[in-house]
Amino acid sequence: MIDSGNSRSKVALADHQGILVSDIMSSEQLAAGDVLSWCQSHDYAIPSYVLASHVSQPQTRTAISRWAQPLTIHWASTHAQQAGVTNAYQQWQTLGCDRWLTLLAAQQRSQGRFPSLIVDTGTALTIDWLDSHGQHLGGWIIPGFELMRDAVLARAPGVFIDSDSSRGRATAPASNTSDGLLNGCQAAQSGVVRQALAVTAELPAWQHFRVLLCGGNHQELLAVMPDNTDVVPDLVIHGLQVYAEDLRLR
Ligand SMILES: Nc1ncnc2c1ncn2[C@@H]1O[C@H](COP(=O)(O)OP(=O)(O)O)[C@@H](O)[C@H]1O
Ligand SMILES: CC(C)(COP(=O)(O)O)[C@@H](O)C(=O)NCCC(=O)O
Repeated sequence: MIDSGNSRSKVALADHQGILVSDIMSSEQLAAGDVLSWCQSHDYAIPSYVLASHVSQPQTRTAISRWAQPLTIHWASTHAQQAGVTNAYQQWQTLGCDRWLTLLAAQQRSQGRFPSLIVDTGTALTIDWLDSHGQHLGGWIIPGFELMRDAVLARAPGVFIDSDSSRGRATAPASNTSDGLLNGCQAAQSGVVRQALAVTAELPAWQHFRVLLCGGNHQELLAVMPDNTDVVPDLVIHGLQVYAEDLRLR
């Protein structure tokens, strides 16, 4: 299984019982076909099929198709309805495939017992609401921490980073430019989560929801997360497993 995101790729080998081994690769490694040698380095046979979620540059998809040619490759795609989940988008195809997969994984975890708020902290930070009936209510997209920081650095010549810290502190006012940018971007990431929690508190029948936190920046957000949070960094890969079961891929 491959989760090809906009910053990096997550790969996992799975059989019908679950994930055997997983890893993180750069998009370059993924494009070069390092997955096959990675399988062999773990003493696993070459898989019978590849199931991939892809939201990044088209050339990465072309490169994966090239090295995966001898295998059967399935590209996961967003559906209007699948595995008990109904997409909120009118143009359902335009919801990111990785977001769709997190919804499938959330529904499988809840089994209709509670609503889920999904916070995915990748290149972009996305938030999605899924009610206990599997109805997606929609979501938000904002720049992730690095993207937000880099956007200001790229457009404002007076803003720079000269501190050793690469991460900000959402709780502290800053008295220099570097920390002002880093702390501010971190506060914005935390702030959107707080706002999502405030919106959730107003939703009828959402008294007993759970939060699912995933993605590469999840640790930075732990401090703002409520007690009812489950941290599942590779939720997209879990969604790929649900997708494979739903399509009965063998
Ligand atoms: N070792 C790491 N390498 C790259 N990015 C990392 C690492 N650890 C944390 N990150 C953060 O994780 C983000 C990528 O998260 P990820 O969920 O993989 O995103 P995507 O699915 O968009 O590729 C990066 O923007 C970066 O801020
Ligand atoms: C929002 C995203 C860029 C997130 O990608 P990621 O940060 O996980 O790499 C991706 O899900 C995407 O391209 N979505 C399409 C637009 C949408 O979901 O509405």
